[in-house]
Amino acid sequence: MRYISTRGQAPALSFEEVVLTGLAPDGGLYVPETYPQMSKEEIADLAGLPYHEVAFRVMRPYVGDCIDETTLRDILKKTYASFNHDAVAPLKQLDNNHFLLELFHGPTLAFKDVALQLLGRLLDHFLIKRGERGVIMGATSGDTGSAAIEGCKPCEQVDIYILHPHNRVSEVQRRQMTCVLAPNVHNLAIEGDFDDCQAMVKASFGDQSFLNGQRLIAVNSINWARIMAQIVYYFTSAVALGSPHREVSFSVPSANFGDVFAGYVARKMGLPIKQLIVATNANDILHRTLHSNDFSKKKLEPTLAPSMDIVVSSNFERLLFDLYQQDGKAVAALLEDFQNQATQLDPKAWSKAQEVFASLAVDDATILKVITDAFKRTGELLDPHTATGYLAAEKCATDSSTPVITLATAHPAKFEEAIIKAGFPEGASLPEHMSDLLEREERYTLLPADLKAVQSHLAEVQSK
Ligand SMILES: Cc1ncc(COP(=O)(O)O)c(C=O)c1O
Ligand SMILES: N[C@@H](CCOP(=O)(O)O)C(=O)O
Repeated sequence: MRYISTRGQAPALSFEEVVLTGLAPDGGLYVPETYPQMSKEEIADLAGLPYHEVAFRVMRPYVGDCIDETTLRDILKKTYASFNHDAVAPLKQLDNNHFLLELFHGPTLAFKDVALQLLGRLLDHFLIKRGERGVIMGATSGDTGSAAIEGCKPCEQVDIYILHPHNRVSEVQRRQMTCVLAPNVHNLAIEGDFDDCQAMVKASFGDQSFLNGQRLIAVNSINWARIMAQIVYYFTSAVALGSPHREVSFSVPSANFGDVFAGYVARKMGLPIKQLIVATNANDILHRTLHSNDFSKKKLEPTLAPSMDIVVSSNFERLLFDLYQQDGKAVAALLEDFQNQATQLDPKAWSKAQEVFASLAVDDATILKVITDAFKRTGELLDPHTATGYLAAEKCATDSSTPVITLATAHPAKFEEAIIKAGFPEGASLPEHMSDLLEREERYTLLPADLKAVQSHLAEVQSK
């Protein structure tokens, strides 16, 4: 399997090289040259297998001969043993045809663990094999940061720098990062928003001279391994509901578009997905683009679903590349336009997206109402991100006979403010291993949203 850039101007790489990189040198994201296919029989055979074995069968073609079968199986077994639920991603029935896929049973209580527990191990494997060290630089709106730290902190080959927007993540989210005092973990609180953090990370991949030749590695979903790992739970959950003999739809709380893009890839691989419903908070660019072909930026607004406070959505580029039939030049031109002005997708590309995507934007007041109402109806306390997905599933599903699976992307205990405002004054309790989180010592460095300041800080710490 070779990986090519969505901007069409970078050399193709192997899986190993892609995992150890970030953005392509032309500024694009890596995608597989072609998507592997799974036959109906192969999909049906996934029924009843343990999660790690489904992961092996889904990921094998993407990994190719970069890791031998025994080692890959071993890595996957260890990865998913770190979850607190035997099923890893259990499916709950909410009502007749609406299901909840709980993706928050990993160590940091968000869906990011599914991929980042694996990525940490993959990095360890490749870097040890090569006898190399690497510097990880990641941006977080709250969940990727802790999941990346948790996934990579045992990895002695890396130093990890996570940029989070100062005062714009929840207290639990911040502490899950800043209370990790391991010497190779560095938290940078940036005086800006998530888009500022992500832009600085991407710019650093573009010009790595500040690192004096050290290898820079991505843990955000620009790293293909993140997407690859997230494809798996679309298969496990659809098969549990009768696929490949039955279509299913998914409703996905979305922002950087990595999670729902993994669903799109599962569909391209042969999983019979009818609809992919994209749910956003008030930062509604994905909804405006998919619904009305309005691909224009608006100012980023802080919301009660802070992890989805994103305007410039990385993985939308991977979708565009597919919709534009792998025309990297056209994708690059569209994205350049987008940086400068309001723009639109080519009508043919947009109508292809219409065949599978539906969308909804959910404002803060509605998020609170959904949390309250869903609890009354189903007994489930949804986190504010999952609440957007829940409502989108109810509003956008076109066919009442097709089951809809809403992805529960985080545990409610991470978002106390929303849960209290929704009428649950006690909040939701943190699991035992985090019960003293609010008393632990914190460590982070406050920096302006300025690329030179961030890069100088990194260079200084790395030179010690
Ligand atoms: C809890 C939660 N839900 C949903 C999302 C959106 O996922 P994605 O960025 O893959 O679209 C994120 C992060 O972006 C998140 O942390
Ligand atoms: N919501 C994310 C934002 C970063 O997204 P990623 O999937 O590209 O890592 C977060 O919680 O940090």
